[in-house]
Amino acid sequence: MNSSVGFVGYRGMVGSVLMHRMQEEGDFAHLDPVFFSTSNAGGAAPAFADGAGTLKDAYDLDELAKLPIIVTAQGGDYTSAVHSKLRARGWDGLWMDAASTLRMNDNSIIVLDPVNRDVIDAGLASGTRDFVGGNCTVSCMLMGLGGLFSNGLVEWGTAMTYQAASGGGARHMRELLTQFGDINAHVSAELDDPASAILEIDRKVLAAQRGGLDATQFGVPLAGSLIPWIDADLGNGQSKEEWKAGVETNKILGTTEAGRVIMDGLCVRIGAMRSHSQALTLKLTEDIPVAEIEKLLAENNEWAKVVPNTKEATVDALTPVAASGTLDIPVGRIRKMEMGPNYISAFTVGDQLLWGAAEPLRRMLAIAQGRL
Ligand SMILES: NC(=O)C1=CN([C@@H]2O[C@H](COP(=O)(O)OP(=O)(O)OC[C@H]3O[C@@H](n4cnc5c(N)ncnc54)[C@H](OP(=O)(O)O)[C@@H]3O)[C@@H](O)[C@H]2O)C=CC1
Ligand SMILES: N[C@@H](CC(=O)OP(=O)(O)O)C(=O)O
Repeated sequence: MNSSVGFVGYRGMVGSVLMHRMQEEGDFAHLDPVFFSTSNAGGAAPAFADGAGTLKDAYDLDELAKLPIIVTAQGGDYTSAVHSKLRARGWDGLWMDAASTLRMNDNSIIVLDPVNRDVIDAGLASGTRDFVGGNCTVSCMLMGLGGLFSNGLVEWGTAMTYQAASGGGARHMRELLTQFGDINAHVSAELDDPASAILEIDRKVLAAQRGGLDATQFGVPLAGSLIPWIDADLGNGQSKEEWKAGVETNKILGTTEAGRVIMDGLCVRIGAMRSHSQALTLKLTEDIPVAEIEKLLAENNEWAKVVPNTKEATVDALTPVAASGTLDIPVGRIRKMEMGPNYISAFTVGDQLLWGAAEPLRRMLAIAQGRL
């Protein structure tokens, strides 16, 4: 018999990608979905889920508590409002969540099964009930470079990120595009005239960026610029997004205190749409030839795609445009650095709505149901 699964946040950006992937993979044939809404209880459930009936109230604890599994991409505020109340009344079902709220709790597991299936299986066997998707940047990095991290070959690393607008949410993506359009509109007459002076165009663009663009979501213009700070200020010079790189990497890998991998870096928002990129410097625990490193990465999981370190291959395959909308995680620019034979560079790109958010949750649901 199929198990019932509750879905909260199914129509948001992450939820929509999750629903799309579940339809693509035929997952709905293996479960009876119950859809919840925070805004439209009693409305029609989505058309793709035949016979799902009407939307239930996402704050109705009685309805939620009937379900053995709840999957939420509704957001951290929802998790904070509901999860502890459900647990407090004795609900011991499986909670799968895209939000960061529960990630670092001792009794939760961060799910990224191609990298930490052993941690997930051990958690299920020992009664863990909360399974949370990782930070998008961390998940995409570990998918690309899992061959080094999983084999204990990384002593420390820095990740300098180039994160897409989608990380902020749907409205941020729209704002970026509106800004690009407004900038273009400011100089379209000059662009149409091949004889116009580029420095005059540049002056007008800057004037628009400094005064004429709607930056309600990001706070400052992103189009034609960048923002070298993502998420909260921890007060010690580090952003919360940068802090996640270290703590989440180690939690996903299940490292011991002695085996901790030191990870840090700078997180930067750029004007890409939905793929996060990152440039890494890794200090390896041993001097491994580049060809062997590439082999380890390619063999680690079926989605890591090693891109040869040539200009042609890199500009063709190692970009947000190449990676977006696919499950592939291209990883390239792998070479020994001047610092010494144990130091390598790498660059990786991943769709932050797929491996960065929806796909680990979709797979966790399949694992919990014994289908993967
Ligand atoms: N954005 C990202 O890149 C990532 C996000 N996450 C996490 O996932 C969670 C959800 O993020 P995200 O999907 O971006 O959030 P969205 O803002 O896209 O969706 C969240 C909820 O907003 C409500 N909503 C209100 N208006 C609309 C509308 N016009 N269209 C769709 N939904 C609407 C829906 O709830 P209802 O149906 O109840 O009204 C929906 O479930 C967050 O906790 C975030 O931290 C995790 C990884 C990456
Ligand atoms: N902070 C990420 C997106 C995100 O939702 O991350 P997290 O799931 O760790 O809160 C970004 O802005 O790109």
